[in-house]
Amino acid sequence: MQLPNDYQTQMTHLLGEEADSFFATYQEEPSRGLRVNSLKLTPTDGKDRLPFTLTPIPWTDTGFFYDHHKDRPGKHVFHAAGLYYIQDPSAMAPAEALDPKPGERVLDLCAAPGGKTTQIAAKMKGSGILIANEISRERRKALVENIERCGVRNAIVLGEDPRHLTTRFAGWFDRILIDAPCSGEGMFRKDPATMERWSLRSTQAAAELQFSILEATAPMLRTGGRLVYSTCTFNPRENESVIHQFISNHPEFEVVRAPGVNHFSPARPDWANLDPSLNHAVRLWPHRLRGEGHFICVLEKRAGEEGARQKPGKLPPVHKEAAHVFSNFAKETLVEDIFPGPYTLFGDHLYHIPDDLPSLKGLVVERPGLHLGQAKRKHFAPSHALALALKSEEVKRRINLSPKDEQLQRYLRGEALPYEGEKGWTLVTVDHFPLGWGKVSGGLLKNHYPKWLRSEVV
Ligand SMILES: C[S@@+](CC[C@H](N)C(=O)[O-])C[C@H]1O[C@@H](n2cnc3c(N)ncnc32)[C@H](O)[C@@H]1O
Repeated sequence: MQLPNDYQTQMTHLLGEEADSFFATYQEEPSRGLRVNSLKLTPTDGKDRLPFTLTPIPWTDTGFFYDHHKDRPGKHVFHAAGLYYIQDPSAMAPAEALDPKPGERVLDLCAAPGGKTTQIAAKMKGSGILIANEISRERRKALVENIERCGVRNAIVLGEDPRHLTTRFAGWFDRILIDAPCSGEGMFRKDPATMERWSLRSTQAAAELQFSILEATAPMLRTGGRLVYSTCTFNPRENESVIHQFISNHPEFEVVRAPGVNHFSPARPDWANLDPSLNHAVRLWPHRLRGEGHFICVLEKRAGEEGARQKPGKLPPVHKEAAHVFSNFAKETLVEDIFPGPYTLFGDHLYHIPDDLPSLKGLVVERPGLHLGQAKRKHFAPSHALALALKSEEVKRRINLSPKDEQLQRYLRGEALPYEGEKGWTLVTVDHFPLGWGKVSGGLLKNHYPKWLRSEVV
């Protein structure tokens, strides 16, 4: 791997005696990780059921190393069922530091493709409000797909520049994650394309952007709330220096000790002659642990200006007919009334939304809540997102297949299956984990597995 010359000089200068062992990691393969989705199964269940060789990742309860020479978890049907998320082991650390709880209001500001969003959602256990924001329209698609695949019920996906959110959500969030856009030095080994975009100037530009994102975000945190700033770069300009500049402007913010310190290395304020409290932030080094490069800083807001709390906002009213067709579908298909509303309609698409959400008017809204499906005149077509957000026992009709069943392969290819069951919408599950919808009539299960996902799985 040919590293940029300026980068080699920078790291040699910063690391001194340690530089050789650091550079040696570029001759090694990156470790691979997957995180069991605890919205669907416990990590212990995951270790027992997933047909891969898994070794626990020490800094998270749900993460495991896997052997990519032996196992291809991205291709397995359990991936399509959202049982896990493939994620760099180090990238699992920021959401651990954020430590979100059920019932809280959480913002994941730079969210795509959703590794940390789905990890935060699992920790929130479906309770509270998770706002996942991603400025790039292209990247939002993957974010939505991952949120849906993982069965997240309480996420709203926005597509805003952070500056447009500041006053709307003033003082509103209990926790905020800024997994900032960065020069990506920590990812050169895993994603060499990052190197092509790197230059000393790009690190300076990244630092300026990161500072402006922090400034726009700070007012959205309530007093007593927690903000985690993370990057996947080694550059002190984008890490310690940005935080130093930020806390100099905002004395109400304090750097607190990041959890998992024993596994990680302290930050290096000495590299830029900065505030020693920055020592509480951590660095993840590829020559010191099995993962790529990361920086994590936990900030708490002690006092200061409390933004005006926003009143719940009004979303467009839901046409009675749409609520009615969904209610009929729910009565016919679900065991209990688990989605009692409120709802909102985008076109003819119905969403289940949290009831105390501030107004989203004027913002780029990709998903206002859980996509329930499409209300077409007298009929309701349930969404794939709904299938994946359900538990097998929450539906009246289901067909369970095993991963090796030939019928399952046919279902995943989009074929109809012969089936003499009760008529109506039927959840297709693999080992009792929802995979998608089918509709039974006349001795056939008509296939409603999404076209864009067909034949991805082996
Ligand atoms: C490190 S990535 C996020 C990875 C994500 N948190 C995950 O775990 O999957 C940083 C994200 O910031 C977004 N971004 C780029 N410019 C931005 C800006 N000006 N404001 C906010 N986000 C930005 C990028 O599109 C990118 O998706």
